[in-house]
Amino acid sequence: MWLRSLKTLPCLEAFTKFSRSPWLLQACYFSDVSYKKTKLAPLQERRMIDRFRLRAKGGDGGNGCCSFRRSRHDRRGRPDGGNGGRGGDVILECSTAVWDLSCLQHHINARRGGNGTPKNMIGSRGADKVVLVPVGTVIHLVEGEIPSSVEKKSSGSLDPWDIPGTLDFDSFDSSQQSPSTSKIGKLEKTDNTSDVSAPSYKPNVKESARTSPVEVFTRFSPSRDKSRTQHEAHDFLKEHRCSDWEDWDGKSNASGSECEEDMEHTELVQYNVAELTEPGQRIIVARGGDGGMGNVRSAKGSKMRKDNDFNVEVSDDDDFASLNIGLPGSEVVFLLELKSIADVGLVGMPNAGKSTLLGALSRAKPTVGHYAFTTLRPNLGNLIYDDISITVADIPGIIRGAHENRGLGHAFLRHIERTKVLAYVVDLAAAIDDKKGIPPWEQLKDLILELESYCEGLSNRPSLVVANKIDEVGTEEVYEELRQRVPGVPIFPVCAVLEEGIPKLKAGLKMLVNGEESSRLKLDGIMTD
Ligand SMILES: Nc1nc2c(ncn2[C@@H]2O[C@H](COP(=O)(O)OP(=O)(O)OP(=O)(O)O)[C@@H](O)[C@H]2O)c(=O)[nH]1
Repeated sequence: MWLRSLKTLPCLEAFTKFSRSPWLLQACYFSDVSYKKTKLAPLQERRMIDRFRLRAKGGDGGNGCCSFRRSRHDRRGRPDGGNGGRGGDVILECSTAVWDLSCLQHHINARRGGNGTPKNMIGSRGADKVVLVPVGTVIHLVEGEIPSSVEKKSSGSLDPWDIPGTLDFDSFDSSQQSPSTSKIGKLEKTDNTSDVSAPSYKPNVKESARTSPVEVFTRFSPSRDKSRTQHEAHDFLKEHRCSDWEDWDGKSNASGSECEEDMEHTELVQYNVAELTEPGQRIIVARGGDGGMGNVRSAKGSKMRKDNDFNVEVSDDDDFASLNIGLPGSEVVFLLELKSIADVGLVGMPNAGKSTLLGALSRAKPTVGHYAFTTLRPNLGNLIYDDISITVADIPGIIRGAHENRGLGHAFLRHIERTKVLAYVVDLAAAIDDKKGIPPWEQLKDLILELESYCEGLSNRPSLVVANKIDEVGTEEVYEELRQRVPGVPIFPVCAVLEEGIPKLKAGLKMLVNGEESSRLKLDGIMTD
């Protein structure tokens, strides 16, 4: 009302008449509306989400229809209710279009199948929900059934008219849980991993045809699973919730009761259920439920059942009701973890010049700063040398005691777990003159110790040493001493800022990646005081 009265004011009327921008008018009427355009933070400054908890639910099956087709000649009518459609699946697809897990939602539900209709028409199949995840995503299972396989993306679209008429009538029991529901529920902590690889649920013929794995990557590594004790699982979850896993259940500050609830999961986490390492790979994480049967089929089904099981008295109504309702889709809870895949991992202390080096080796433009811990998330760069492409990962700096959560901790080391080659970047100028830094050979020792405390054997891979900041005064002598103290491993003196020594370093990296050279830096190969 008051707006109308305002409009009648002569000045506003004139304004309305001559103004051509509607938002200006709105701003005039509703002055509290903000029209400031928000700017997205640059990619480098955005925090990388590399762990994520996700609950997925397959779509429920549609209900079967109960209908009778009556005619002049058939007063009682014939059943002609169609089956309900199958619910959609939740599918994770590996893609290069996403680089971390920040675009995911914590709850993902596939669409429900359509209900059956008269004239024996089946309901439509529920739409699948395809979620894109980055290359290098590892799936850890918290609750639900383990997805059976990872498959390559099929070129053909899924069958939209998946008829749920493949229920096994002979073995069907109304008290029995549906195939889909039997998959729901908490997994028992099991030592027998073969149980995991052979789920009790046998998909029907259509499903198995559709999901037949082209390339199975599902990894059940018993050694690793066993080595992860309950204590480790506890730490894992605690770390996720309390430190950098803000997105655990979508809340940064979990309340006490929630914490307790989450702790229940600690016994149930199964690690490395599957890995998505190639673009186009897909895995069905939650299956849609089968549709209920229309009265055409259920009449047939109940008759068959009565013939087989004549001692049990079941009323037609009860029987039909149980068959008619669509089955619920399966539900699973996953932890997704991203492990970047790179050929070379740059490892070094803060301020050693890793980001500068990555910029010199590739076209990447990571943030460089003269203070420690400039790099807060792993950066990837692509090095092209002699027509071969090498991916280089720069991870945040690691300090002595990182395994005790000092600095940024060592959780980032997961990003170099899969690298073929390690390049240890040391700062030659850290301890010269009156600087109180760590000498390069000590830096190497600390780095190896931290790598090993994160994961045993992580440092045991082809490696070289990059002696950075050779341009600084007095570093020549330090470099000579480094060569004597660390024999048997190629050391490349470089000045990352001026890009000096970079071509030789590129050649060295290429030889290691190609397997032409296989020197490894070991703790006993470093002579310290
Ligand atoms: N003199 C000299 N300074 C360098 C060289 N390379 C890097 N720097 C400087 O060292 C500082 C740290 O460089 P960064 O590339 O950010 O080091 P970083 O290892 O990525 O550091 P974090 O992000 O903390 O892990 C910056 O001020 C660089 O300018 C070099 O070759 N010579």
